[in-house]
Amino acid sequence: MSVPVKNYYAVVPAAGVGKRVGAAKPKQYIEINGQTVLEHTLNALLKAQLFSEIIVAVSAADSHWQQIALLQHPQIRVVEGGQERSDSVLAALTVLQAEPEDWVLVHDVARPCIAEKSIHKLIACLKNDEVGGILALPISDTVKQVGEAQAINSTLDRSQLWSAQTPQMFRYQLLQQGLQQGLAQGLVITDEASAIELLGFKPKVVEGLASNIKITRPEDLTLAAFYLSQITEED
Ligand SMILES: Nc1ccn([C@@H]2O[C@H](COP(=O)(O)OP(=O)(O)OP(=O)(O)O)[C@@H](O)[C@H]2O)c(=O)n1
Ligand SMILES: C[C@](O)(CO)[C@H](O)COP(=O)(O)O
Repeated sequence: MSVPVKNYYAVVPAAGVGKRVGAAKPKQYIEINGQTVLEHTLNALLKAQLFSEIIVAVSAADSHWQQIALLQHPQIRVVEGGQERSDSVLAALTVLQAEPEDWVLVHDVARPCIAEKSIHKLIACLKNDEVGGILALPISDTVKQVGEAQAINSTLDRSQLWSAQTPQMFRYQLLQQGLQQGLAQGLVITDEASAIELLGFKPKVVEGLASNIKITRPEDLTLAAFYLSQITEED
């Protein structure tokens, strides 16, 4: 059964500190190829021309966001994020005046190389789904479970393992419910799909691109600069 859709919204958690990149400022405010990471990410979402509104969760602990003119864009609204990524996403959902079945696409600010065609692929694959799903990639490395003293305990069967990316696209009401439930149970929720799984659903995966990296460590900045330089109008 498919459920009618009225709107698509985007939520961009951008309230992290970027500890692992270790730069003087949070990674979303670092410039790559003439724009900040935040601007690259927002421009990619605006280019898709499908969101009624884009909610960006920023940290009140720093003022960098105040220098970003693009945040004044009429389609964009800024909210104060929270302690964890999931708190920031929840804060953004709280200000959204969406219908229960509307779609919300949550996209990390730290993934500026997202291709427009991947956003459209995710939507095309899932728009008739009742729950939603995520962009993801089948794991290509062999995965080890490591214990004390950095000793390998076991090698996992990677044939069923996928690496989760964003955007992650879910129905507004379910996503809010799942995140609230995770919070109430004191769980660490590192992506939206986990929140939906908590409710007993099985979100779908849609194969994304390896170029949709999450800037996590310093070397990812160089890689992101390369991928951003390769993106064309058709992407
Ligand atoms: N309290 C938080 C923590 C993270 N994020 C966002 O969640 C995304 C993924 O998090 P991550 O890559 O871990 O970013 P940071 O938390 O900034 O990085 P680190 O863990 O290295 O500090 C980023 O877009 C980040 O800005 C957020 O909105 N609110
Ligand atoms: C949402 C995510 O990007 C999916 O891979 C990831 O879980 C974010 O994790 P982080 O530790 O907040 O970077």
